[in-house]
Amino acid sequence: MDALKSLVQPLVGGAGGSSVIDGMKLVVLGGTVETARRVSSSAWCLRVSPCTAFFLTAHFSEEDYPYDWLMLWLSRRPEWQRSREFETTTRTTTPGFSGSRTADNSFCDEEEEDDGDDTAPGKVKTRVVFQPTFDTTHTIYYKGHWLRVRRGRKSDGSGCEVLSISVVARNNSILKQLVLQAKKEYEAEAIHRIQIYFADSHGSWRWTDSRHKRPMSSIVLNPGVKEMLLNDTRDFLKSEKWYADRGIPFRRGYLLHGVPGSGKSSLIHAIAGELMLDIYVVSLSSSWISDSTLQTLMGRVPARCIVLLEDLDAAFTRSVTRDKNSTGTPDSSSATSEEGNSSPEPTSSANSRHKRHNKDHISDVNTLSLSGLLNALDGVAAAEGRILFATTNHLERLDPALSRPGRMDVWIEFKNASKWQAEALFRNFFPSTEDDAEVLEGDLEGIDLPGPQSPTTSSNDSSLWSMSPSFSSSTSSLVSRSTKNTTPGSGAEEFGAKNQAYLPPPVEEHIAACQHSAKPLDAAKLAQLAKKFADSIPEEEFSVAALQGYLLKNKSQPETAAEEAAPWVISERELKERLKKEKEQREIKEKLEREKRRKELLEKEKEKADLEKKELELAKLKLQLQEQGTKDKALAEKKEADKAATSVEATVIADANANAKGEDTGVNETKEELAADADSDEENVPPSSSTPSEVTWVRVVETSS
Ligand SMILES: Nc1ncnc2c1ncn2[C@@H]1O[C@H](COP(=O)(O)OP(=O)(O)OP(=O)(O)O)[C@@H](O)[C@H]1O
Repeated sequence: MDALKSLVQPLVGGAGGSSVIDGMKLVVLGGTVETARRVSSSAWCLRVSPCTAFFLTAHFSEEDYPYDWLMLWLSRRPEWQRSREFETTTRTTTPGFSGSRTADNSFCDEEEEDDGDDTAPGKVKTRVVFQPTFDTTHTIYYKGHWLRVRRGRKSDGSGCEVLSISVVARNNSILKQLVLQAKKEYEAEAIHRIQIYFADSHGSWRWTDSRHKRPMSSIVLNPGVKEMLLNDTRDFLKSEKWYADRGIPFRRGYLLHGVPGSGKSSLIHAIAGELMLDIYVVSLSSSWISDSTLQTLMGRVPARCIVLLEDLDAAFTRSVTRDKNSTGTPDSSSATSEEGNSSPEPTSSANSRHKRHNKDHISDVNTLSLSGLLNALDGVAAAEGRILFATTNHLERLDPALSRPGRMDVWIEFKNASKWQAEALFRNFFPSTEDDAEVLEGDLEGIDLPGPQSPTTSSNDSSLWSMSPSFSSSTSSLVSRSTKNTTPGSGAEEFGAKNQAYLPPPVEEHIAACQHSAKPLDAAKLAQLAKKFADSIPEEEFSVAALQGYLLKNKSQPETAAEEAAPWVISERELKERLKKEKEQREIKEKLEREKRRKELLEKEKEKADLEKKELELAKLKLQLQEQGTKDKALAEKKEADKAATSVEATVIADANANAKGEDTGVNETKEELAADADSDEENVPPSSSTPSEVTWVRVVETSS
């Protein structure tokens, strides 16, 4: 205690110190204490959350594009090789690049790598990539800064992934640089592909698919159509100022209408590839589509893109069928299935997100109105710079307001295949020796083969592009395989190569038909076969998709394809006829059944009505009887009462008369006695014997009762 006193004493001064010095000492003491408090509190803050004290932190939600850019960038960082904690994944961050992307730090089976045969059919190289683990902080060196990277989940219960990147810096320019670099790298990967986004029920765009660009040359349309459309769209994209100067909204719409399978969607994909634009698809027949959702979606499309409104005619019918007889009545079952089908099953990283977001929020509001659609297309909130494509199979069903210029500036009709198209399709399908050079230049690069995938399906044949994203082919492999496979029979040599004693039997015809590459034809032969094929195809009777289906069946046999086109047409017609008849019969049967059911229903209703009528009558009768009974009873009671009253009065009168005559009746006589007397009097005394005075009395009493 003495020690403490001696310590404080010099500070507060002795009893003899001046008051000014004392005050100064107190100020110094207070200041020291406060400084100590602040220093200790800062040190505590620093210890608890150093990030908030010195770091600049950016958060990237998986719902937004930068997340994907950064995940790709991160997966390529060599730091992950040295990291003591990382995640390995075969899932690609870049949409649609599964197996094809080689990140710096990715790896695969060495044997697989040495093999070097990228062309092996159905063989997918699985590369493993390092990625940041969840809830662990990683440090990466970037442009003179140490970045702290952390992957976590949002705390709002949505389960949404968030990537947080912190850096010690005075401003956020380093983070901006990082995002831009990640974007650039991402886009460099995406240059040969188009990204497809589908609208979801939250009013957001979800990345769904990535496809190889489809070459324009693979689209077979009447001369000039493709060129006109491509030039028009190119011209539009260059004319922003022109539109602005004239105060015209910078938007352009194209309406592609016509028969199914004629190339509407294919053309849009090819144009998107040419213009390097992504496609944003809304299916207007989706069950959850409403005015507000569509408005939100249209407000969220990027400045340069293609918006595709599929099945414009189905916008207000909600029917999933494209049947001409579609009534437009809301169909709950179709609505449910539509939910599942409205957007193709997404793959890769978007898959899990898509499912998670849809799982707990699937609305079935379906309240799209015409005015809502028009507003979304060209209302104030509608994005500028977008190219709108709308497709329909039933132009006649469209409201004129929808298809007026300004909304749909260019209309293109798609018909069934002409002879010209048939020939061009044939030429596209089968390789020619003269085309090889062109082919090598990459005209067919990235053409996807139509599904379904089978072990025997090669990804390298010359073929038209299809909707299946899982097949890809490269030009060089196409040519090399074409030359490798000579005749159908040559395959047999491979299979029986080790046999010494017996030669292999000839390859059966149907097996040969399954070969997947045709021998390149010389130009003259190709021209002759293509003509033969086109001659057999009737003008505008079959869709291009149908012809493509036929050619696919004979894709290794151009001769057969040309020879058998005429019988195929006949068999197709027969098939169509048969299907038509079956449909008619089915319709007649259904109509008869409907009629029968209607009659039965009418009969039942009639019986029911008769029964009800009878019951009603019965009830009425009962009521009448009841009323009658009540009346009778009341009447009887009344009669009884009247009778009693009359007899009492009569007795009284008789008594009065008797009194008047001087007779003594006695005061204690009972009512019964009086009544009995009255009765007997009534019976015994004839009315004629009544005196005039008695009659007068009775009448007076009756009137009053
Ligand atoms: N004109 C065409 N040129 C090349 N291929 C075509 C053409 N028309 C159709 N096809 C082929 O037929 C298939 C279906 O074509 P697509 O989906 O583009 O037709 P669509 O008119 O959009 O049909 P729908 O109206 O039913 O959506 C595709 O595999 C495509 O390659």
